Amino acid sequence: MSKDIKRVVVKVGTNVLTNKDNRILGPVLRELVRQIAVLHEEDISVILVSSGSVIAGKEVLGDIAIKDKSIRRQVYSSVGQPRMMHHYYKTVHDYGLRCAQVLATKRDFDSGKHRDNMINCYEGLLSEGIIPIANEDDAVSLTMSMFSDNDELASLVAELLDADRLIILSDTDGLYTGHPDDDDSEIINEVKTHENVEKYVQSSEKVEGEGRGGMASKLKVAKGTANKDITTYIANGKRENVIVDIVNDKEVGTKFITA
Ligand SMILES: Nc1ncnc2c1ncn2[C@@H]1O[C@H](COP(=O)(O)OP(=O)(O)O)[C@@H](O)[C@H]1O
Ligand SMILES: N[C@@H](CCC(=O)OP(=O)(O)O)C(=O)O
Repeated sequence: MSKDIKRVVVKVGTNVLTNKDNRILGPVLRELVRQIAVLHEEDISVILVSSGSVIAGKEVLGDIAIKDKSIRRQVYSSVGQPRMMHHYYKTVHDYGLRCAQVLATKRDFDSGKHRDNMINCYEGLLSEGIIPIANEDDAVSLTMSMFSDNDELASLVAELLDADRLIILSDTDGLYTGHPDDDDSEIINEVKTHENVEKYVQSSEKVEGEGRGGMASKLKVAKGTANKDITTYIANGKRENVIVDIVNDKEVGTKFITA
């Protein structure tokens, strides 16, 4: 393992944690936790930013009568978040580790007291060897206090904690020169932050709960974080050993570095 890596923020998107029928995938979650345990043994702390609460709520509640989009998100996430944590808590415990839930809204990153509180909470958990599992507090974050998506939350956490790497795990192997399913598209291994790669972004047809981000927002976040000297990756969360391989500097996914 690279000796200069001590802290890694890993963000895992809804699409990684679910199958095409929007059901939570236990084996994927387990493989993520296994890798966190491998890094833990090497004294590398992982802060996990996990999406999935809305889809986990939908899996339980199915269709609901509420029409208002914001209230639907509040209801689904409130039911789904403890469900996600139940999965994580059990799996992390199976690996002999401990985890904690840290929910936040954008206001918690405002400079001053809010930000200091956030730092104290994360640093406290990390100092006890506890794995923080973060998500947006979707039950209370509305309009002004909302993150654009969890990619933004992950980036803010990486900056807050002075992380050595940010790894954004999605359902694609990285950034492609076109649609990932097109035969002509090629993966881009490395992006320098001044390069115009936004032209490669394809439109998406996601429905409610299947994540908020999209590739455009991922690129913005990846470039912004890399510009703060935190090397950032977009990689496939369903690929075995992906986090450990990235920490070992293997050529995996798309790496974003400052020019
Ligand atoms: N040029 C591109 N290269 C790779 N993926 C792309 C590209 N353009 C659009 N995408 C889409 O971006 C999606 C990943 O972003 P997103 O849906 O936000 O994932 P997540 O739920 O993991 O946050 C992929 O499923 C892929 O179809
Ligand atoms: N906070 C929401 C996810 C929002 C989000 O950014 O989703 P994604 O684009 O899949 O990372 C949830 O837990 O369902």
